[in-house]
Amino acid sequence: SPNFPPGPRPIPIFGNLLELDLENLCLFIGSRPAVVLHGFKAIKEALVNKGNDFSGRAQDLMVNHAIHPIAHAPGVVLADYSSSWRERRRFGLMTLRNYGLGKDSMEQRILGEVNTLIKLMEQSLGTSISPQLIFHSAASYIISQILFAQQYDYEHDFTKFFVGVFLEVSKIFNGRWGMWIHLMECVEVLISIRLFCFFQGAHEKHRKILSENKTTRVPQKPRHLIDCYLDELEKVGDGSSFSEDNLYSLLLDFHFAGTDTTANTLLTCFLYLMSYPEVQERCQKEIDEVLDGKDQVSFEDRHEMHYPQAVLHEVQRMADVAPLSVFHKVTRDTELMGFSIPKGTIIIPNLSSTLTEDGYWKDPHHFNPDNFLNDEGQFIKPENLIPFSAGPRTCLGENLARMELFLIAVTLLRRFRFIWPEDGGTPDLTPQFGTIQTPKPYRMKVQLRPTA
Ligand code: HEM
Repeated sequence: SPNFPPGPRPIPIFGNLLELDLENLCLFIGSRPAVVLHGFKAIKEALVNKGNDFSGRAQDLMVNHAIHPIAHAPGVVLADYSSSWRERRRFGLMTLRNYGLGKDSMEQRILGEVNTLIKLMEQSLGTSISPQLIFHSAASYIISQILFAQQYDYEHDFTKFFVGVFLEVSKIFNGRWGMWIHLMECVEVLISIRLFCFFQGAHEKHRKILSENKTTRVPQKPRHLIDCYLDELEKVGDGSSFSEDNLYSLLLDFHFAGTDTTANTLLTCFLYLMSYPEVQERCQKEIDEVLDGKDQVSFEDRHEMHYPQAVLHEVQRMADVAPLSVFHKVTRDTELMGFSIPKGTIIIPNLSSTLTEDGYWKDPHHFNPDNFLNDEGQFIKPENLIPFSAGPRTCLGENLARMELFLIAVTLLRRFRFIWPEDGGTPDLTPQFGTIQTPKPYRMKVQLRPTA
């Protein structure tokens, strides 16, 4: 297009990825044109103000071939912008929202799982532990509770299988090389086959769960997402995108999207809390005050916990878990900031670019919870913190993820002190670059707090 945004000259196969500098607006991924959205203004204009034009998903990237062995049932994350995607997305949001009050509520399920974490940490008091598997298992367990009320513990093959698959898949996509394989046609086939095998295994496990649940379910009395879906399947007529195959894709989407992201944010959280002990202590002081006399924290308590809330948001800014979001695609010929963007162009929202952008933050380049506090010490959330992206495709697990981060961090901080082990070297706070970023592996020492 004569008015396409500027960028380096593409070369065959690699496109211009070798010159990847994410400030450039235009890229070629192999032979496919792509545009990087840099900064909050560009991202908001595209994903929010022009949401209808910018909310597609490419259907021919490697990940499409690999992630859904059931190609005609694309789930939510990778489905193109269409009425059937909207139908499934709405179902997912409604189901998450309808987890009401009482012992089955989302909040109680999360708090139940924090007890498992507490027990594990109590068993390792005084020694140093690697938190990676623990947080991944906890996040996988919580989302599985919501999807199908999973009862297996962390040592069960089922939990180990999923956590193993998610960690393995993340490894494939991580590192600079990971970015490229995500995008280049030449190695796609090999990697696709490997991923395909992983996901085929995941579908099989979900299929087994579905058949077990079918026999125990009571229609109209849903216990979890699978039951809600089966109720819906009975109601909908022809032309609906609800099918058992689509259910497997949905389960995989939610299970995957809800595990690695949340676990890596928690890992970042505890890494920073150990590296900044004075921040940890100030959080604990405020948590003790607000929860004085209460058995357990509730999500509502966040409105009174200004400092811990500021810390958790600052952690999300530092974690930068999904630096390039999930790629979008332009659904029709359109314009952005005076440039023409042809239909089919891949859109890469550079969410990282908003995190240190000039003019938006008090202290953009350091870990500083003041970025989220006003002069009176009250929590404020600037509109340009968008770790969950924005617009019609914004993360549909945002509320669940926020609840998990808050309830888990506050409960653990109330009970334990987290200390960087003496033999742990100097903390390295730089995340490992990847589709989903993760902190470098580290160990932590856990002590009971005197007040616990
Ligand atoms: C800290 C945790 C999380 C972060 C940082 C995060 C971030 C994101 C981002 C950046 C996207 C892409 C949005 C876009 O395309 O513009 C996304 C999509 C999505 N996320 Fe999350 N996410 C988190 C947790 C979760 C959880 C717990 C769930 C579980 C339900 C979830 C489910 C989804 C789904 C289904 C989508 C696809 C939405 C669509 O394409 O319509 N996420 N998330």
